[in-house]
Amino acid sequence: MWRVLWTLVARAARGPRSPRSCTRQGSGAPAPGSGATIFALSSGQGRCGIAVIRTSGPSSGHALRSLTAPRDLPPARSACLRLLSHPRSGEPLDHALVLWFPGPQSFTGEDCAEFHVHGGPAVVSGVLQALGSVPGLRPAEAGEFTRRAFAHGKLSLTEVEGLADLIHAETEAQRRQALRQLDGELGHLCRGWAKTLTKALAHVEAYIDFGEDDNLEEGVLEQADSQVRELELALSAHLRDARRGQRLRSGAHVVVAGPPNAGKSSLVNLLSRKPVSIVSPEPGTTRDVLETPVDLAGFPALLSDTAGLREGVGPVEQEGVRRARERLEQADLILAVLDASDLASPSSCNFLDTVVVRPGAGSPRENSQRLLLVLNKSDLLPRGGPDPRPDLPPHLLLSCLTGEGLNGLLEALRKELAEVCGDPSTGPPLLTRVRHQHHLQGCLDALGHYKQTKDLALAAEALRLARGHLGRITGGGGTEEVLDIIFRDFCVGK
Ligand SMILES: Nc1nc2c(ncn2[C@@H]2O[C@H](COP(=O)(O)OP(=O)(O)OP(=O)(O)O)[C@@H](O)[C@H]2O)c(=O)[nH]1
Ligand SMILES: [K+]
Ligand SMILES: [Mg+2]
Repeated sequence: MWRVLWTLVARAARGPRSPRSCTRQGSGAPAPGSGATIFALSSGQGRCGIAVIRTSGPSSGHALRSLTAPRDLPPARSACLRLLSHPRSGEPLDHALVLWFPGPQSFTGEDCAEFHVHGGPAVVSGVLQALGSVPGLRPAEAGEFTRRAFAHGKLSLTEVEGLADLIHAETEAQRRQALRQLDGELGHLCRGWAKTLTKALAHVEAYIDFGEDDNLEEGVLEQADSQVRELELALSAHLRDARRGQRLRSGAHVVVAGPPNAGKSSLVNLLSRKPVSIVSPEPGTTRDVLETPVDLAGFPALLSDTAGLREGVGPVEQEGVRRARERLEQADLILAVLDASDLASPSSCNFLDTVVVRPGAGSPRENSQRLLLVLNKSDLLPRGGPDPRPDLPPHLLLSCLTGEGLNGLLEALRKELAEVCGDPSTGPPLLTRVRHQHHLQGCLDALGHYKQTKDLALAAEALRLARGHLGRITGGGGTEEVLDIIFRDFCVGK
C-alpha cells in the first residue's frame, strides 16, 4: 500500500496532469534579452567614496580581462587590486578592486564581474564607457540583474519582492520584514502548504486509480479531507492578517484628531520633526487634511493632521470638519488629542462621546480601528497633581511644549503599530502584497470546490488548481505581466 501511495506522491509532485509543479525554480522563461552581457553602476548615483560597477553574462570574463592589467582573471570570488584602462585607447582609468564570480555561483547565476572604483563621476563614466566598447556588452535595463537571477532559479518571486522591499525600506520594521522575505520565509511557508496539497492529491489519485483494490488502505480519502481542512485553517488565519503586511509596505494611516486648539498640529510637527502644519493660538487654524509620511517608532506611517472637530462654524471650517471626519473613517490608528486643561469644554466632551467612546462600541473598536487617547498640555496642570480625569478610558499625558511624555507616547505607538502592521521581528511571515492575498484566496476558493464536489476527478482538479495558486506566489508559472510589475520596482544596476 505505501509503495502505491509513495509512487503517487512522487507523481502528484511531478504533476503529470498539470505541467506546472511548485518549486523554487524561476519561471523557466529566459530573462528578456539574455545572452547579452549587461553592465551598470550598481551603487548609488553621485559623488561617493567607492562606486560598484558590475557585469553579468557570458562576456563578463572577457570584459574583465580587457580592462585590467595584468589581463588574467583573478581567482574566483576574491578581491584583487588592478589597474583599469580603456581597452581601445589604453588610457588608465583608475586603480580598482575587481572581483570575478564565475557562474553559476553568482548573484544572477551567470558569469559576473565587479569593479569597485573610486566614486568620482568621471571615473564611473570612464569605466562605463570602457565596458560599452567591449564587444557583446550593453547597458542593463532597470531590474535586469535580478530578473536574470530569477530566470536562473537563484531567487523565487517572493524573494525578488523581498529584495525590492529591502532596497526601498525606510524604517526598521520594513527592513526586518523585507529581510525575512528575502530569506525566503514566505516562500518556504507556501512550499510547505503546496507539499500538503501534493500529499492530499496523491491520496485522491490513489483512490481514483486503486479504489477497488484491496491493497489500498482504508480512509485514504478521509486523510485527504483532513489535510485540506487543516490547510484551510492555516490559509484563513494568514488571510485575516493580510492587510497588516500591506500596511507595513505602504505605511499605516495614522490620523490625529480632536477638538480645536487641543494641539493636534503641534503633535504632528513634533512626531514628524518638521513644521508640517501651522500652529497658532487661534482655534480653527487647520482646515485641510495635511498628510506627511513619517517613521513612527520604527514603523512607516502616513500621519494626517485634521481640522478641530466642532459644530456651528463658517462654511470653510465646516468643510474642514467634514474632511476630518472622512479621514477618521479611513484611519488604521486614531491619535485622539485633547487639551488636558480643558476637558470639561463642550467640544472636548462631544469629541470624547462621539469619537473616543463610540456609543454602543465595545473594545476592540469596530472595523479593527485602533485609538490612542492623548491628553496634551500637561504642563498646564498643577505639577505632580492627580490624574485630571481618572474616569476617562486609558490615556497618556503629554506636553508638546516641553516634550514631556513623548517617550511614553512613542512606546505606545510602537505597540499599536505592531498590531496594525504586524510585528516583523516575531510571528509568521507577512503577506505584503495584494498579489499574495489574491493567490491565497484563489487557493482557498479551490479548496472550497474540492469540498463541495462529489466527483473525484473534479476534486483532484480542484487540488491542482489550489496548488497552482500557491506556486504562483513563489513564481512557478509566473506570467510576464506579473514579472513586469514586480521588476518595475527595481533601479538600473539591481
Ligand atoms: N502650554 C501648552 N500649549 C500648547 C501645547 N501644545 C500646543 N500648545 C499651544 O496650543 C495652541 C494650539 O495649538 P495647535 O497645534 O495649533 O492646535 P490644533 O489642535 O492644531 O488647533 P486647530 O488646528 O485650530 O484645531 C498653540 O498656541 C500652541 O502653541 C502644550 O503642550 N502646552
Ligand atoms: K490652533
Ligand atoms: Mg491644527
